[in-house]
Amino acid sequence: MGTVTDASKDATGIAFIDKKVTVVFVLGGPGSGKGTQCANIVEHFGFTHLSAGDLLRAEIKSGSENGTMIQNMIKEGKIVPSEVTIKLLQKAILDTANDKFLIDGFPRNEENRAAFENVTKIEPEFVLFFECSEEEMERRLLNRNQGRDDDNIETIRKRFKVFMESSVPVVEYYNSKGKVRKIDAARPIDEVFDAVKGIFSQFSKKAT
Ligand SMILES: Nc1ncnc2c1ncn2[C@@H]1O[C@H](COP(=O)(O)OP(=O)(O)OP(=O)(O)O)[C@@H](O)[C@H]1O
Ligand SMILES: Nc1ccn([C@@H]2O[C@H](COP(=O)(O)O)[C@@H](O)[C@H]2O)c(=O)n1
Repeated sequence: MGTVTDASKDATGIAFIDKKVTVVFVLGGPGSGKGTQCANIVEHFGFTHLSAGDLLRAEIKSGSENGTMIQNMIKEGKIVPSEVTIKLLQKAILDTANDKFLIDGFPRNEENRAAFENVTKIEPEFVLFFECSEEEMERRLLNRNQGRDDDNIETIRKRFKVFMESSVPVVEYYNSKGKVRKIDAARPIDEVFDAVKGIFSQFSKKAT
């Protein structure tokens, strides 16, 4: 891991990422199966999974001063200001002794994308994009049963709208750079992972 000194900290007190890292962004609609497949990739290819949503939910639980704002944004399916999310991602990358990261559910909009690039100077290796119909995603989210505040039909519809309006343009941006690896995520979990494995074959398998 790179050395972090006071001189390398930015105005918010978070250190710059001065270690060489490989980053794959994992995008797709709510309930398309990003988290499920990230767990498989971690197990088989030794990546560290950073879910932006999980980091934000942990921030609420930690009693942070931003907790109430984050909670309200998540309940409304809105996107939390980039500076908050990027700070959490930067910290997680620096605190982890791995150099391969799956960043799940980020960047969610153009602001997320541009700010991450400006602050971290990290370019993703590629973007793994899970494609799935809203009908199937809605069915999965309503059956998820993890007690999430945003897995109710009213918030789910808002999340779909934000995904179409704000996140799809980010996927299109990376597609124009030839960086998107699209997966048909409507198939059963094992079949989706077979397709994912093909894309990750460039990375060495984790020793078992
Ligand atoms: N291919 C699949 N077929 C059927 N069910 C699936 C599939 N992949 C995931 N699921 C189930 O759908 C639900 C949502 O999956 P998951 O949490 O991985 O989605 P996600 O894209 O990470 O969602 P979010 O963006 O809301 O966090 C979970 O209950 C999971 O077990
Ligand atoms: N870059 C992000 C990612 C997530 N959020 C907020 O968290 C909610 C849940 O995200 P999941 O990826 O776990 O589904 C999401 O609806 C947003 O409210 C965010 O603001 N920015």
